[in-house]
Amino acid sequence: MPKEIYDSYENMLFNLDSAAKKLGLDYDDYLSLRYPERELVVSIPVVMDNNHVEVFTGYRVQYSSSRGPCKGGLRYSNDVDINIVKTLAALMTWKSAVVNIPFGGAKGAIRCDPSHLSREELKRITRRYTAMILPLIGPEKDIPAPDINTNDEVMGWIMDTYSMFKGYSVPGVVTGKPLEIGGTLGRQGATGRGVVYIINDIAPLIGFSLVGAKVAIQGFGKVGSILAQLLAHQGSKIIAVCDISGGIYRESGLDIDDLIKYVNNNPSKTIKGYKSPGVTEFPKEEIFYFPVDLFIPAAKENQITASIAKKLNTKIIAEAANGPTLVEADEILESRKIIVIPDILVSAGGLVVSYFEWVQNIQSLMWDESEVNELLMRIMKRAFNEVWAVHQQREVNLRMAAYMLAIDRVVKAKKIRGVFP
Ligand SMILES: NC(=O)c1ccc[n+]([C@@H]2O[C@H](COP(=O)([O-])OP(=O)(O)OC[C@H]3O[C@@H](n4cnc5c(N)ncnc54)[C@H](O)[C@@H]3O)[C@@H](O)[C@H]2O)c1
Repeated sequence: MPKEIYDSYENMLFNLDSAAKKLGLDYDDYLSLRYPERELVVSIPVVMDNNHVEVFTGYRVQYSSSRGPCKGGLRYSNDVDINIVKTLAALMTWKSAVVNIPFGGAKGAIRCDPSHLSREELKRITRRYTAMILPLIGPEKDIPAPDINTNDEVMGWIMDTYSMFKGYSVPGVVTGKPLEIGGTLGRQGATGRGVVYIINDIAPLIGFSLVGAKVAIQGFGKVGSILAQLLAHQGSKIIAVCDISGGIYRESGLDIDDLIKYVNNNPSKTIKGYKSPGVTEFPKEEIFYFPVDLFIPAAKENQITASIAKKLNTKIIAEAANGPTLVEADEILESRKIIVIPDILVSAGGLVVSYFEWVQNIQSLMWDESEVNELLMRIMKRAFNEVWAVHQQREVNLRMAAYMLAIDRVVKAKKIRGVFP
């Protein structure tokens, strides 16, 4: 029984070490995977709208480039530090390896609360941050993408800032950009779509059907809202959702299309104030306790603790968020026979379509949306089948199977390249 681990990096290391042990790896072969390759902390002075200067802290961590350029999102939140950025960068490394695309892993963040910043302030923060991490990023080095509280517009500012320094347009420096400047069709919603593809893959193997399934979702942002919509369109009943502002419930299932329209028009971009017949409100912390068939964390890391794992009333958890489940919770969920589809597999859709965007950028090509979606489905299915095979052959849970697949691939790449010098 592992000790209670609340440190997200320790949590990730526990999974890494366990997978390495199961794979029978030599410590020398995987030791360097316990450390990020590079960590940068920057101070970002910005002239605010009131003409005073404020200084924000930014991070960029490149965890591994063994399998290709580093790749990972950029997050704006007051709730970040170097530790969480390191963890998320490691998870990106494993995620790229699980879906077997030629990227390493990275993550970035700026400690700020975007809900208290004007658009112009956000733009200045983004541009200065980009300038400060400029030596580290680029299409061959490290390619940021949207994450919590960042979007295509922010990616556009990064692309422009980088391009101004270079003196020519470099669309491949970021993914998740607006279409007009080299974004790809199908990127928005790709993570949610990938989650639904994987649930459809696993369903027949575990005797589960999405039609009529009761679902609760934590987080109603870029990922949570789209997957809610796709699941509802497939016949699931989304009975409860919550975001930072609170939760809403309807026994017969929420009208997700209507809710998305409401959130998009709500200045706070939250579900706060949503009214519809039969809909009741609840405190967001209660999202875990509804009796459902499928629970989807789609908000942030470290949400499913041991005490929550004891009370969760679901058959399946699909981890759309990165790192939502703590190690000690994993053990409890396993003993309760709750199936956990791990983040590094199920939430890889955005990463895969980011890869397509990068490929289109460096080849100056533009793919159809159907091409993007078909190839996404194929890559997600391949990854699912590979994880499922390890799960069956090695008799390990799906998280361990995904980690084993990923670590094996990264270690092989490292061994082929050797330790420099
Ligand atoms: N954007 C992507 O392509 C992508 C890809 C893979 C994984 N992820 C992960 O998915 C998660 C969500 O990312 P996103 O891009 O949708 O971000 P987002 O900023 O668009 O949405 C985040 C949502 O979570 C809600 N939230 C935040 N704190 C909460 C709390 N304490 N309780 C309940 N709800 C809370 C917010 O209100 C919002 O609805 C993150 O863990 C992110 O790392 C995102």
